[in-house]
Amino acid sequence: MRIPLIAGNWKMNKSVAEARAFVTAVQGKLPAPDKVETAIAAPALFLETMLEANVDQVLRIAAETCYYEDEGAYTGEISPKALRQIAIPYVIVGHSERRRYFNETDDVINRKVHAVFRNGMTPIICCDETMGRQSSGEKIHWVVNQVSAALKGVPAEDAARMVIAYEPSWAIGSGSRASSDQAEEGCYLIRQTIADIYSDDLANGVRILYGGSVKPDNISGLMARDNIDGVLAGGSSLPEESFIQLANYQNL
Ligand SMILES: O=C[C@H](O)COP(=O)(O)O
Repeated sequence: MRIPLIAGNWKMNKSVAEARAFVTAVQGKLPAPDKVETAIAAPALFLETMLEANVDQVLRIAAETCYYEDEGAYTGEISPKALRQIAIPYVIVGHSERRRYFNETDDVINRKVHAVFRNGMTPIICCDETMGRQSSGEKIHWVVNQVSAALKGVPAEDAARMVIAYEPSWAIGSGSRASSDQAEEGCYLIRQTIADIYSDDLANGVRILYGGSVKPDNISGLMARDNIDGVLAGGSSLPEESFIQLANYQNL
């Protein structure tokens, strides 16, 4: 059984004080993690404060990115080893904003995936699809290529615990989300790609999220689909009331 994962990605928003207040406010208001798992990926600067405030430990505190080396002369980078030392369970890898603004290539993303696994954490691997590619009908190959490249050399025992997020970049922050049919099609395609690389059994156990303008008023239709196991929400994960609603989507 795939436990749903409702994840937020704060990007470069909030202050340390606001991050602490958010975690304090959601205590006791999120579902039990064996029913619906919840996570917030936040800037590295906030993580220890959030971990301290997370008294009931229901919310998973995640990182938005990390580097692919564990340590060394890499000024400004975030060490996956240091994330592991503070017990961060999930790291987002390959978000479309990292690809676009920080020139992360498929090769860099693949190295980061290996680094996250090497340090015992779970990557949330994002794959993308642009509006241009969507209208020219190229999206299928694009998503397949990104997933395949990210997983190069990843053994099945690691791949079995990964999370993948399907995030068409035309739907991110635009207010125009993919329809539940489009989101299901993308997530289905990713599952087939994982099955081709590994096996049907492995693919059936992997959680695949949809991201792009997910809100409390559209999450139910997405979560009803067979291949969508959760969401990666940006803007609507920032206010605590909205994140609590997303997390409790089964009661909306
Ligand atoms: O990682 C999250 C995605 O970029 C979605 O962001 P959004 O919900 O603000 O569209």
